[in-house]
Amino acid sequence: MTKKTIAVLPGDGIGPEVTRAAIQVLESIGRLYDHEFVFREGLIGGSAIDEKGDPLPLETREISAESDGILLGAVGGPEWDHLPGDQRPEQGLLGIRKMLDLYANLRPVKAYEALIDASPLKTDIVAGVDFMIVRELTGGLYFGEPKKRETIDGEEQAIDTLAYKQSEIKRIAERAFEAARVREGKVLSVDKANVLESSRLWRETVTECAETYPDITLEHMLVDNAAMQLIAQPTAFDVIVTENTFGDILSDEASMLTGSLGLLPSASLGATGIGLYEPVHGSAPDIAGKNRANPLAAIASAAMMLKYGLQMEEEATRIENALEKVLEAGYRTADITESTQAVTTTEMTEAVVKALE
Ligand SMILES: NC(=O)C1=CN([C@@H]2O[C@H](COP(=O)(O)OP(=O)(O)OC[C@H]3O[C@@H](n4cnc5c(N)ncnc54)[C@H](O)[C@@H]3O)[C@@H](O)[C@H]2O)C=CC1
Ligand SMILES: CC(C)CC(=O)C(=O)O
Ligand SMILES: [Mg+2]
Repeated sequence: MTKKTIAVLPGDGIGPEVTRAAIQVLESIGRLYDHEFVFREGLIGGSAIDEKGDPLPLETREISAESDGILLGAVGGPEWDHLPGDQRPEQGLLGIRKMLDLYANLRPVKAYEALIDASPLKTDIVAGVDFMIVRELTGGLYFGEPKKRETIDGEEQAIDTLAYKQSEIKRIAERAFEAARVREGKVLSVDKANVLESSRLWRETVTECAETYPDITLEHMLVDNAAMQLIAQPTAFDVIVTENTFGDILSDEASMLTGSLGLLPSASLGATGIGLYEPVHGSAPDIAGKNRANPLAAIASAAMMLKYGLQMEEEATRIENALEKVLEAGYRTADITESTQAVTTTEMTEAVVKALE
């Protein structure tokens, strides 16, 4: 029997609902493969602010640092919107990414065949969509200093900074080239090098790094064009590597190629060996507490934990196959159907568990 300790940080809004679904699926995998998963729960985000006055309490940091992998739901919501920027729920998430140096955020975008008509785009455009966004996660615009407000000439101004060291660009580029090696061998680096100095360094560094990967084809594209090309010809992409904010925005856009933001998983990896696995979506306050959230992104994130973090590839594939099976069988949460017959979060989860067995 293999024993693994998993830190569970449900967070806010639909976070707890979809995390519960992922745990149910992992428990089922545990039974099927004789693994013991020990789940240790921690507070993060708004709920942590409410209970501990801190979006990333010490206990959560300890539970996470002692784990074999972290499963996270989502953070944030209107209850905490009035707080200043450095005390908001989102700081808990940025904080844990930084604490564990989780600089590589892998966001696979794959259209399920059964959902080809769930995308608002024409089916011949989205059929066969299968690419990976490799988003830099601990630098760029979300982390650069200074980040502050100040009063200049009696007027308030706010500053965010987009800064990258060459070493930060190099290590994310290497992740992208490695990812491309086990895919179609194509990397597209997305930047705004016509305007941003940080993007010019990004482009130079990625180009230099490519010399070590002669088997991989590298192309560059400006981010505004990339946003358009994702819709125009999404099957042309293989691996996209990009800055933190660009990757954040492009991945939400890309989710609609698959039909819903509720379908996209992610893995955040660094040098420590402890990965963090979370859906791409946020806390969805508009549907929180209604048993309406699509749990598939969270369940697919648990599968990514098995694959990338716990070396349980067969088990991960079993989950991925179960997801395809339930969609082929017609199960649809409200975000992927116009019918009034949508299933609930719990019904979808039970269907996945059944499909596993
Ligand atoms: N990783 C995280 O924890 C993230 C947190 N946030 C936070 O979440 C809060 C809400 O942000 P929004 O901009 O509304 O983005 P969001 O991703 O929470 O929701 C955007 C839209 O997608 C829908 N949606 C999201 N996940 C879904 C799911 N699993 N099933 C069905 N529908 C789903 C929502 O109902 C909403 O209409 C904010 O406080 C924001 O800061 C936003 C993005 C990521
Ligand atoms: C706190 C935000 C950066 C979360 C988010 O939108 C994301 O990581 O996708
Ligand atoms: Mg986002």
